[in-house]
Amino acid sequence: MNFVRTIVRNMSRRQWEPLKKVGIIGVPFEKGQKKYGVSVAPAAMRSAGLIDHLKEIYDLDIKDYGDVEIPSREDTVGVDNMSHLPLVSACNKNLSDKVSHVLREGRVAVTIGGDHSIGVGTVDGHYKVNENMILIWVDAHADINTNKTSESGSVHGMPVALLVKELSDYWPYLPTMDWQIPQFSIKNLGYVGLRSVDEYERLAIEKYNVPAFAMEDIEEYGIQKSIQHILQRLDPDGNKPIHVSFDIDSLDSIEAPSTGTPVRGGLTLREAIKLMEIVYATGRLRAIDLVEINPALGNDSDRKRTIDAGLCILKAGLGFSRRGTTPRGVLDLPVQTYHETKS
Ligand SMILES: NC(=[NH2+])NCCC[C@H](N)C(=O)O
Repeated sequence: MNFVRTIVRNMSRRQWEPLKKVGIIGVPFEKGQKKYGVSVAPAAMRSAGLIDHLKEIYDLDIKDYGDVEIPSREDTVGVDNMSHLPLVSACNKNLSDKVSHVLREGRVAVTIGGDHSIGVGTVDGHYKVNENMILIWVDAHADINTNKTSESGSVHGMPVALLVKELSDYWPYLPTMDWQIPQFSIKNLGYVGLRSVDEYERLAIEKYNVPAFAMEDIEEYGIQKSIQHILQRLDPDGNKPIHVSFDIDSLDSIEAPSTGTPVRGGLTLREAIKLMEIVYATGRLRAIDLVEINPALGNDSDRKRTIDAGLCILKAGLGFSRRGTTPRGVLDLPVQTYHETKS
């Protein structure tokens, strides 16, 4: 019986190939948090040679869609403990349409934020095109607060809670957000890199049994097994489009100091690159967000290191590889694993 099922499954399985076309969207938006500067990131990434860097990837067709229109003033009333909701909402509405458009043109949607509140627009826009998408949230933080649980009132700590249908009852009515209906299921979400999770956020993650690979887990299992486990959990048949929402603060703050809410003890750049390479290799990566780079924070060297890290991550997710250019080691002796040494 199992044999028959495997054959049927293989027959219905679509063959996935990495898309060789990409669309860049800039989102110069920073009202989802309180520090000045994260809105400058799209311009800073472009002037650091974003497009030229991506051109290093063999056969990649790149189209820059420019920046999403950002409303300048708020003329509607907001919501308690949710700073600048009308602005966040208006920006995300435009962004959602843009992401859907880029995906419908057959391109990987690469969105450069902006703070992480823009994840509402990117995921909403992606979901409208691929209802079966899965979402990997790479971040030091879980960003799953509501306005009732948030200690900061900043919407960049709330996008996941806004997106998932399972939490929709925990929100009051949100004026200006009528365009966004939470339809994405929390069952299709996984986390990598967590190390600063608020009390209620942890409750939500545990209640819904979200696969969450915190830094301790990555330390224990390694980045490769961690991401493979999440992909396998969310999509055992390997048949669903993938969205990676990458917050630069998932990296250790030595690797990426220019960010608004840095936390030590994070991913190394090498681990982040490996993660992106693994997701790329599935052939199913359809959207990447790169958020929370704040070029106004730190000195020149901090700024440069953070932007460079962002470029490396995007390139890895879009197929850049030095494989074949460097001599590689070969394991020709048996290696004891960590678990073997423990017992
Ligand atoms: N995307 C981020 N950098 N989020 C930081 C969130 C920090 C904190 N948990 C909050 O809700 O305010």
